Amino acid sequence: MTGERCGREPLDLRCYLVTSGVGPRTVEVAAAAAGAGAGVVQVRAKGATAAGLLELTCAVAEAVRAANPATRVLVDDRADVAWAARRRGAPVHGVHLGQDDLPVRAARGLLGPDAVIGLTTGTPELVRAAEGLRGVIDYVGAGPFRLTPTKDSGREPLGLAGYPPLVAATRLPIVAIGDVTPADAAALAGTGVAGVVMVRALMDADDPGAVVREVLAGFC
Ligand SMILES: Cc1ncc(COP(=O)(O)OP(=O)(O)O)c(N)n1
Ligand SMILES: Cc1nc(C(=O)O)sc1CCOP(=O)(O)O
Ligand SMILES: [Mg+2]
Repeated sequence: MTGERCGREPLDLRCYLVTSGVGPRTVEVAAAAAGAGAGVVQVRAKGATAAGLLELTCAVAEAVRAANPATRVLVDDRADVAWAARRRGAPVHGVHLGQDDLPVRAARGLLGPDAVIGLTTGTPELVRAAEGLRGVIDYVGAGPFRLTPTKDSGREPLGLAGYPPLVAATRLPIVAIGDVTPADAAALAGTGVAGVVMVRALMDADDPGAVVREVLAGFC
């Protein structure tokens, strides 16, 4: 397996949910977001055991498929958990990897040519390195847009002005992450990013579906 791949259907990255929590609300918000048109749901549960993440991922994936079979479900960090969920028959489509996770070629080898694989970046150097992985990965996350209490990546905030140079540095689609709200969607869309990624703006929303619709309107 060389790590090269081709021929999968395009990803709708415009509105991308990264979950928090491990309880019923996590599953409910994932389903609501998918039902309203979120193209990707990533299951992120820092501190969960591998077994716990597997159970949560399978529960989220089944609920997402019931709400919207077009929504892709990814696992944060753990290609092994994505593999186990897929082997169990759960509708899980891939993994989002950080810079310190399993190398993307190894994940591609494990998950196969049809899996979706995303990689975290956020600096011009990291985006240029990701461009060299085109054909192995499907998209890159780039952040933080603004500082966020959800995660300290250690990187400088990009702001709106930080995205066009990153977009110009790769043919891979880029998604913006880090304190993104639906009110930011139109301006971020104007920078050339393919979509926006949100944790709190969706997980804490009274009406996650309305948040998704506002984001999608920003990308029209
Ligand atoms: C779409 C997307 N982009 C970036 C990240 C951050 O990933 P990572 O650097 O692995 O950090 P953790 O999320 O694992 O804390 C992401 N999860 N998703
Ligand atoms: C998981 C994550 N990664 C980031 C990065 O910059 O790579 S920012 C982030 C947290 C995003 O959460 P919220 O939408 O609540 O701000
Ligand atoms: Mg990660």
